[in-house]
Amino acid sequence: MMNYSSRPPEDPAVRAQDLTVVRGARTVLRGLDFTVPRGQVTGLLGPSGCGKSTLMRAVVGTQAKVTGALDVLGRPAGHPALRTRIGYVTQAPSVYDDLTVRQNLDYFAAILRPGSASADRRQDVERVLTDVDLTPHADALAGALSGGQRSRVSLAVALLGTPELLVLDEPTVGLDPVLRRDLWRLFHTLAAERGATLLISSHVMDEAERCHRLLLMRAGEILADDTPDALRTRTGSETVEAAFLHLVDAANAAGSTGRTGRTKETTR
Ligand SMILES: Nc1ncnc2c1ncn2[C@@H]1O[C@H](COP(=O)(O)OP(=O)(O)OP(=O)(O)O)[C@@H](O)[C@H]1O
Repeated sequence: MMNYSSRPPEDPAVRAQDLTVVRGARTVLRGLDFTVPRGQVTGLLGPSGCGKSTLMRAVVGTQAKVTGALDVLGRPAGHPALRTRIGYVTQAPSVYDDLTVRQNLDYFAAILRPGSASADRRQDVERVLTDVDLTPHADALAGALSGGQRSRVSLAVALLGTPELLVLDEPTVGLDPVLRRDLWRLFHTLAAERGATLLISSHVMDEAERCHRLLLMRAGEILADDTPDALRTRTGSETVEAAFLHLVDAANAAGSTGRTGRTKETTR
């Protein structure tokens, strides 16, 4: 198992209290309480449809019908002052197919820092190309790239402004194991060397082992908010996947006996 040392939690990057989101006729997130510590990699894991993307959109301030309290980097989520401090990568890569990778990045760098010198922009662009390992494809049209390469261009765009908080929605979907490993190394480098906070969603449980902390979700609720080690120990499980299944069974059993399905515990 991989173990990543935890830095002491200070003021968290994200603090949610009774966070609730209604979409259409459905309550998609139900009264969530959680924090995301600064300078760490927090994994948001759970099955498809459990509400991961909705939670991320609430954090970056693009989700409607959010109630409860949600503070991000010391401000209410969605505050205009947060725009340049947060990098958000959605599941659908947002790049211009008729521009090359470098042209895409230069374009977004110019928007991010209007009036900046072209030499400074070039430096930023080369840095993020290296970060996501796309330098060999820098002059390829984005439309000619594979799905995984296009997602890495989106990630590179998010890295341009050296954001304090990176919110990444399933960034490793469709990537081969080597690229997945390299991206997870990059995520840890961003946290350890640049002090960035990363909130990363995935429904691949083996990625959970790579996180400092985990928010395990199911059906709009948080089942656990803990470290991978603590989760395994607490449930007597070998893997985070087995721990998750244990918690799901416990929640179902509690539900069928009329008790609350919420089994959230935290060691923080
Ligand atoms: N516009 C909408 N109206 C009503 N319900 C919606 C709407 N959009 C999404 N939902 C529901 O909200 C729930 C949460 O969706 P969300 O996309 O946040 O889940 P997710 O965990 O990110 O899923 P995935 O891993 O498949 O991306 C889902 O059950 C979905 O059906």
